[in-house]
Amino acid sequence: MDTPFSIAQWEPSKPQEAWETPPSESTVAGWIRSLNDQTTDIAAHPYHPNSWLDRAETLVKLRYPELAVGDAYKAVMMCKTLLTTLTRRPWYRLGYRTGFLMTDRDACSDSVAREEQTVQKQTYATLQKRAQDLIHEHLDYMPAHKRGRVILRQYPWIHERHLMRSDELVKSINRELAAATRTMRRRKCCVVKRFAFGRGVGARDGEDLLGVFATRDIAWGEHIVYDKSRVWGCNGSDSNEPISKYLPPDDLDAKLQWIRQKVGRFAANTIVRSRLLIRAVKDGAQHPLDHPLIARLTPTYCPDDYQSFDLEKDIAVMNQVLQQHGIDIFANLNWDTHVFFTLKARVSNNSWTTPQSETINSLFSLFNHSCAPNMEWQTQPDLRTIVMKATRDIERGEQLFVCYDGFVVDEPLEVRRQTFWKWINGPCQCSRCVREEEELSRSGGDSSPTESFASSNGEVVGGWDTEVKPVFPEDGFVLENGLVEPLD
Ligand SMILES: C[S@@+](CC[C@H](N)C(=O)[O-])C[C@H]1O[C@@H](n2cnc3c(N)ncnc32)[C@H](O)[C@@H]1O
Repeated sequence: MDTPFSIAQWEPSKPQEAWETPPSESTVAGWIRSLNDQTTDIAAHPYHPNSWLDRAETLVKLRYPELAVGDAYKAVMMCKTLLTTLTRRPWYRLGYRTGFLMTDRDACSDSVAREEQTVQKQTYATLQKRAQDLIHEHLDYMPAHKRGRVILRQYPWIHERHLMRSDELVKSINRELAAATRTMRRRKCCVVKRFAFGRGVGARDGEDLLGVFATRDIAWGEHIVYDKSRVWGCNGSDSNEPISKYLPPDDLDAKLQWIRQKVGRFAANTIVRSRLLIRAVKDGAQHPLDHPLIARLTPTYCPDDYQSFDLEKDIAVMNQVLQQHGIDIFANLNWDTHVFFTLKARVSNNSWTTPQSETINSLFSLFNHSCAPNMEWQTQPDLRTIVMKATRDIERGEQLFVCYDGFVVDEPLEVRRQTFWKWINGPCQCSRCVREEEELSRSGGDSSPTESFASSNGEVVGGWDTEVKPVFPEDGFVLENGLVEPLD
């Protein structure tokens, strides 16, 4: 857990059921203190299975079953290793709470030490059983799946720097956008800016709601961005075939084949998340959430939406990928289980899928949605590249919008709203929805525009792809040299 947190910030992944008696504040405060102490203990003694199991039990009390399972899984891994090494010569024993295994040469000849080995074996076998029971208790076992259910939320201990995109990151995204336009031999035509839907709408009072804006007039039909993904996954047709017959093999391709074999036919999402973690390791990120490809992705947490978590896909594979790439998953807490689930929430809000594949295009993922978009996105046969093109003449200063799901664009407001809720977690703020909502409320429908579109200061906002565009003082275009060019 990255930083200490207060009871007010506590929002469990497994909410309290109506029939359960809520714990008292002092009880929760005690659990939070235990969590912090046990995390400190793990950092000091990362190879002691008991430390992980203790924390798993606290995480159960704090109602984070996915993280409890993650910690118990590590305890099981460690017990298995210890039990194997204990029965082999030369014998090993765990330096008492020192966090390393030592060869116990004396023990080979000493019958007292042999006895000690037996006691240790029993201890680890009991620990392993307790950890396995905890895992079983929080998963619904089916023949082929080991899954539980949670409502994913932002964990309260996440570092402040991982909750907001830095200015440095926004600048580097703008350099990438410029390069992606140059690839098409075009003049740079758009930048990413903050306050995409105005002040008060979105994260951090709007400051962390990014959107892409035209920096010059763009003609109807003009191709503006060529976005080739670095992170993609493919289901393929058979787990023994290469990850995809559609894609040229790259250095990771063959090496990730095992994920398909391990998790089965629908492996694309697991492969995408694995690739993101591998990119972060290979690029030398200290913490995966610092890596620019991950740091830029926003999650959407829907408070009423239960989703399943899977022992193999969400925990075991991620740990194995990290171990293969040299991360000590016990000692380096930057790569802890909660980071896997944070990544999962970010990927699900930003990827696009086909029956065969799942892809994150790191520029495309910065475009906001409109039910009356001015851009079209075309996927290419490699299932990795997106080309974006204007669907009408666009003026300098307009926000560039895509439609997240073209299949529902002709549906009525309510259907569109339900469809887009999973990405937006609120009503769509596009001009078409604003207009239709106003029409509905005028004709006596039950929609209430003030409720849906009120900003934090109570002002009604929305409809930023309308003809009249408000201009804020900070509304300037960030140039490649980092300077800001104000709007006319
Ligand atoms: C794929 S991201 C788009 C880029 C995002 N605005 C950002 O700051 O990184 C999707 C998120 O953008 C916001 N968003 C996109 N379209 C929106 C819309 N029409 N109305 C309200 N929020 C929108 C929602 O927060 C959504 O979860």
